[in-house]
Formats: sequence, C-alpha cells, structure tokens
Amino acid sequence: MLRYGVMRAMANENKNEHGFVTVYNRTSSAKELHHEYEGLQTRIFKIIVIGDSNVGKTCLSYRFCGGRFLKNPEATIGVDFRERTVDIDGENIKLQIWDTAGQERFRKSMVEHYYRNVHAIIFVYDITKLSSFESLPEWIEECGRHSVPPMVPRILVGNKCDLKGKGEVPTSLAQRMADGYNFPLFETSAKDPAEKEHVDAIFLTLAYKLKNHKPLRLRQLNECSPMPLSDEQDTQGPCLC
Ligand SMILES: Nc1nc2c(ncn2[C@@H]2O[C@H](COP(=O)(O)OP(=O)(O)OP(=O)(O)O)[C@@H](O)[C@H]2O)c(=O)[nH]1
Ligand SMILES: [Mg+2]
Repeated sequence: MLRYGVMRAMANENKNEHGFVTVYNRTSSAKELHHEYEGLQTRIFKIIVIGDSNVGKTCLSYRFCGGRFLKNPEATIGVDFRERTVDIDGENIKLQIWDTAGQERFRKSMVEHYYRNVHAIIFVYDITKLSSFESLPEWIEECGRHSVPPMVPRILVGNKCDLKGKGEVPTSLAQRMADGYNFPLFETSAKDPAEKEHVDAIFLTLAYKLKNHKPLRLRQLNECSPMPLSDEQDTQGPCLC
C-alpha cells in the first residue's frame, strides 16, 4: 500500500521504487509518458474506485493488486494507491488504482485529486446494503460535476456476493440502473477466493478499453496544474499538488 505522499515524491523524482524511470518520447506536438524498465515500456492508467464507505473498495482493489482478501481493513483516509502491471495483447499496461475514501470527512479535501486526469471509474455498492446502491446516482453526479468526460469508461460493481442470501439489491434492479447509465455491471466478491478471476476481469475489462485509446500525452512532469481531459488524456502519476 502506498500512501500518496510516497507516490508524490516518486513522481517528482521521475522514478519509483521498482526502478521504473519516466522517459519522454518527443512527438510532433506532445510528449508521451512511458515507464521504461529493462527495455519494456509501460503505459500508465489511473483508475479510481468510488462508493459509500464499507462497500469493499479497499478489499476489491487489494484482491486485484495483492491477490488475496485483506482481513480487517481500516477505513480509507484520503486515498491509498495500489498498482498492478498487466499484459494486454503483448503490451505492458500499468493500472494505478486509486482506492478512495467513502467517508465524507476523509475525502472532502481530496475530491479534486481523485478526478483529475482519471482514465476510468469503478462505482462500487454493497449488494447487502440497499442504501449503498441508492447512493450511486450521487457518486455518478459528483463525477459529472468534476467534468469527467463521457468517454472515460465507467463500471458498476456490486460487491459481497458471497452474502447473496442477505442480498438487498436484486440483480435485475442493478442491471436496470446499469443499462440506464450504459455502464457494464459486475457482481462479485472480494472475499470469496473463487471470485478472484472475476475481480480481475473487472479491471482487465477497463485495461482493454483503455489500451485502445489514443496514446497518452503529457506535459512536463513539473507542471502539476490540472490538465484538460480529452480522449488524448494526460497522466503523470499520482502528483497531488
Ligand atoms: N462478506 C464480505 N465482506 C467484505 C467483502 N469486501 C469487503 N468486505 C468487508 O466489508 C468491510 C469494509 O471493507 P472495505 O474494503 O474497508 O470498505 P471500503 O469501501 O474501502 O470503506 P471506506 O474505506 O471506509 O470507504 C470490511 O469489514 C471487509 O472485511 C466481500 O466481498 N464480502
Ligand atoms: Mg477503503
């Protein structure tokens, strides 16, 4: 788990603890961000995980990046970063997961940073808690208020399917909402080991979509002001200034 201070320092140094070095390839009008390691180049995509407190955002992102269920997670304060590099059709893609805080008091100073230069969004609810499902339109509106462009892929995830007997949100209801927003719907469990591949599929679905986007473009790493979002989105790692 990497707290944002650590990642920020790494971004400013243009390298991380794995020895990745940020390099710039000059194109006609812009610079592209790659990480280069042992001759491999890696594009980076920022994915934020959003939703009510206690729905399992931390456990889902940990299941994907850490490969197991995180027992006794604490409420997220601000944001926790996790990352995993995946091979998509022969290209290394680094997914930088922003595990956000669901509690208002732990997130309010961070909200701008969540949405800045985001490449994809995962909205999570708890299938055993109707109120977490009913909150989704508010989360989706918040995202709209921060001018996230429509082409940024979004996914709806109902978590805690291992507690299906206690389910309060029928799949049919969730599917109606997903269809209304035109988002794909996944129902899964961060806890159930049998669901591991299904959790992976959520993130890989996004990785495939993002891979087919145009190359990422970047301003100078030391320019940390917000950049306009377009289908040629910029990324520069989790710099939170
Ligand atoms: N049964 C079950 N419990 C889960 C699952 N995922 C998470 N939990 C539990 O739900 C509680 C909250 O999980 P977190 O991942 O911390 O929730 P969060 O959405 O990150 O919460 P905030 O950080 O406060 O926003 C914890 O007690 C987890 O053990 C799941 O798939 N099944
Ligand atoms: Mg959390």
